[in-house]
Amino acid sequence: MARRKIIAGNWKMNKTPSEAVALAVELKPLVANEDVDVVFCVPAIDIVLVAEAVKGSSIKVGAENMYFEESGAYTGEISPAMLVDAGVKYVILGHSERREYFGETNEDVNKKMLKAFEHNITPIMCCGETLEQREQGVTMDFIRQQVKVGFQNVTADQAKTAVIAYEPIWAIGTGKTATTAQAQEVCAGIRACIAEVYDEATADAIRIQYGGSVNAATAPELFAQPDIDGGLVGGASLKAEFGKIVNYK
Ligand SMILES: O=C[C@H](O)COP(=O)(O)O
Repeated sequence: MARRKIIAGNWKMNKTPSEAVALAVELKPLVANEDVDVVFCVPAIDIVLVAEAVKGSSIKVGAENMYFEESGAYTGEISPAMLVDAGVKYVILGHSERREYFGETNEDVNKKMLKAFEHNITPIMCCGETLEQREQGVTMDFIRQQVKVGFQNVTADQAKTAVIAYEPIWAIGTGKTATTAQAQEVCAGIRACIAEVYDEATADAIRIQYGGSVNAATAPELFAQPDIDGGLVGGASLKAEFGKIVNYK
């Protein structure tokens, strides 16, 4: 099956509202590519303005996190309905930075996944091993657990629309991209895990991104791999280089 590529920028905690608008306006013409789904995942406070700035293009806006309750006394959190109303189509869930600094567990990620589907927001669920786990030879065991728990009670039809981002923690923001072979091997392993949990049709439909120091030089080879359906890009998504990454061919 030919899966449509999806290339998302994760702006992380960068860009004030006015800076975000300027960046969105700068990137808008550069990321034009009809063959690729392009998503800007931006800080919550920038969402409304960025959604406005990219109007008239095919760029979609994503959030970097979301809470799993509908509303109520959860000071500081943002609900799925708030994101939908602001124009959000995608949400990054379980990024390693949220797991590491904010204590998010696989169970939290699962609750958020279920909520995102309920509100028709497409989750980009992150998974990935530490350097220690890679050296211990438990990379796939760890990732399979993240994926299996993250997708608990998610139906096959929902899973078919989901995005999984494989991000080896040791490659994030370090300038150390995983080799193409390493990235392809794990993405193929994730697809096999989805086939086991669901079926071949679901595994064939789900999109799996690679993330971790992706840049304009590494993107073409990474995105040409059979099981890599695009990228989740951090640092390079804040620069004009993101246009080159989206137009990697
Ligand atoms: O979500 C994006 C990743 O954490 C990758 O970040 P990076 O491209 O700066 O390494």
